[in-house]
Amino acid sequence: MPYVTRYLDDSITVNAPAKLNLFLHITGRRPNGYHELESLFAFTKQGDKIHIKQSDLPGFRVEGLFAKHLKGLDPKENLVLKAATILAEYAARPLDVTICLEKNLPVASGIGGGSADAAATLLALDAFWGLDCNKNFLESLALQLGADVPACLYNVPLYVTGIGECMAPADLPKQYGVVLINPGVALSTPAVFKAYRAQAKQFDAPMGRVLPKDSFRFIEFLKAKTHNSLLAASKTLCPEIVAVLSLLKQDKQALYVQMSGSGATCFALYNTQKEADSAARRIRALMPSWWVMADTLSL
Ligand SMILES: C[C@@](CO)(OP(=O)(O)O)[C@H](O)COP(=O)(O)OP(=O)(O)OC[C@H]1O[C@@H](n2ccc(N)nc2=O)[C@H](O)[C@@H]1O
Ligand SMILES: Nc1ncnc2c1ncn2[C@@H]1O[C@H](COP(=O)(O)OP(=O)(O)O)[C@@H](O)[C@H]1O
Repeated sequence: MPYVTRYLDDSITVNAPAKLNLFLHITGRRPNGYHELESLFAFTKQGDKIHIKQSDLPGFRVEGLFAKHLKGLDPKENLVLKAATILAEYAARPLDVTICLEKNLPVASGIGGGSADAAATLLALDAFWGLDCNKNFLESLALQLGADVPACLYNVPLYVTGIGECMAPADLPKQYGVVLINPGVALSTPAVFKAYRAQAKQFDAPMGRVLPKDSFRFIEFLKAKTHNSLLAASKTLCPEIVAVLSLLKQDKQALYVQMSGSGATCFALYNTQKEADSAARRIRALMPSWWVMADTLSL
């Protein structure tokens, strides 16, 4: 579970890191329209943050680099308030808190920022109100908020199937450094799935949870046996992805390059965070308008 920090004044902060799909295969479609996935989820250490404190007047505030990208969204539609409302209803208590979302991750970018915010809000309020909800119950609330939200309750590598609700632990061979790039184009997940349906000829065959334990073999496995089935659809909606992937692939130290989720964020894995930091500095110098983040994947 993500780290919950409780301060002396009883306020609470929970991290809401970025989710990466190291691979994303689409294995079918349910009658309700949702797609069945097979994916390896991994999480960065940094990302958004949720701060909660007691207040007689309930409030919600958004700060941070990407706060302005949520300005047009009715606060009631924000996944943070949706998560808070759903848990308050269950606990039959008023929403007697002020919530601040520190929005550091780009919006609609394939790295599940909104999902991470929703999961972090559930965990923060569960701790703040001392509810001690069991994990299956929190997962069921999370799934009502979005397919990616249950996994974001854990923030450790997970082998994910179903529409996102079936999760099994997945060991990464080591603590990889990672560079994330978003070219500044928001991509709507439903629009990408729609474009995928127009283009895709057949679903992927399920592979099963077969992850090499040794780093060299793991990277070879990712390169040779996996892909992101939404990539072609995302590229048609956001051609900038081609340039992002090409720049990431030019770096000889990059071990593995892929797009996350429905895009447009792409990432490269590195042996160390130091290598990722250097790559991020080079890319920022070349493409100052792109969002570039270097970090380490959680184990
Ligand atoms: C594609 C993925 C891969 O991890 O990530 P993102 O690109 O959003 O980060 C996720 O499955 C996204 O999960 P999430 O963003 O929570 O999806 P939801 O809000 O539940 O659904 C948004 C829309 O995406 C489509 N959708 C989502 C998940 C899924 N398994 N099948 C789908 O078809 C549906 O059209 C749905 O209406
Ligand atoms: N806290 C939030 N952060 C980001 N997006 C949010 C949030 N709450 C609601 N949304 C809505 O959810 C949509 C998907 O957001 P996001 O989770 O960032 O996408 P993705 O999973 O593709 O990275 C946004 O377009 C926005 O309208």
